[in-house]
Amino acid sequence: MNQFTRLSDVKDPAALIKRGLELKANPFTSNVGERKVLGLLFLNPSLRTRLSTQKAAMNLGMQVMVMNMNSEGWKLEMNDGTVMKGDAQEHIKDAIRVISEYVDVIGIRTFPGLKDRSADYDEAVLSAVLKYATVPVISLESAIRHPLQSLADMITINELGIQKPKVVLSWAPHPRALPQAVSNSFLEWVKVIDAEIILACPKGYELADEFIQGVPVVHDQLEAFENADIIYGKNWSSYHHYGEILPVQEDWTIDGSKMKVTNHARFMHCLPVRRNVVVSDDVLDNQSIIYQQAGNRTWAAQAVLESILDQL
Ligand SMILES: NCCC[C@H](NC(=O)CCC(=O)O)C(=O)O
Ligand SMILES: NC(=O)OP(=O)(O)O
Repeated sequence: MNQFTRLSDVKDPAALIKRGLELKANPFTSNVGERKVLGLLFLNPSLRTRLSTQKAAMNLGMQVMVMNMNSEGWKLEMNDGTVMKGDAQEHIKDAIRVISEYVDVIGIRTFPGLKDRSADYDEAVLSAVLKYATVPVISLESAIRHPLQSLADMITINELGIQKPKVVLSWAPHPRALPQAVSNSFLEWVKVIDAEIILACPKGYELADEFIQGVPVVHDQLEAFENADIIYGKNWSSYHHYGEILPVQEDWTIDGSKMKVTNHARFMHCLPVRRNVVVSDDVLDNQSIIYQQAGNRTWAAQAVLESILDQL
């Protein structure tokens, strides 16, 4: 693999899921990362992605350097040809080209601005990183996708061993406008496993056409939950009224009473989660597999890094 930013970067996604499971059973089979350096660049906060990717790299023998670009780096100019008389002190072109001198693989996290839909859906920042990096690039969550999360999610669903599970991706409330990345990516990846997928969301929260093609969209949450094996909860802001929080009359918080109509479903969430807003404590503490899911982030990252290192 030359880069890992979306499903189409992966030749054989099923093999990558399988490799993640093998690495979980046997983490120290390869030291392909020895004398190689991973540089993790964060333009936004992270707990799981940061630590699981570092752990994955260390398991492969890599050294890791981490930089919080916003608090520790120069302010970056993203546009070409700008007369840089303003706040931005360094052009992304120079920063990424220089970082490529120091590391063998770059990981980059960059959230969407949620204001300019074309800029976000064109992956303005990630595209610039891909353009200027002279080493392979891994997405640690970009404006519209979170492939490391989705790979870990597919590993987790695979581990449940349910034959053709009914999986519901359900919108849930949140006090802030959040990206669509986790949900877009989940819909992209769930197609590589043998599952039935339904998107449940209030009207106005339908995701972009490119991600919901072939996915039934249901606006009644309880109807969607019936006989589900997996409920994947997530908030996202509106795609069609871009970045907005739309008024919703019904209560979409996922709780124990709603889980009762499912087939003893397990609850999944990428975390961090706002308890008792997105989902109730009782569901998180008794019916969820959130820690297994977060744990699997390591094996997803390790399978991806191994595949990229194999090409170096
Ligand atoms: N990396 C996983 C999720 C990251 C982000 N969540 C957040 O920003 C939550 C922030 C808050 O709860 O205020 C998202 O939804 O894409
Ligand atoms: N799920 C996830 O990506 O978590 P972090 O934002 O904490 O990395």
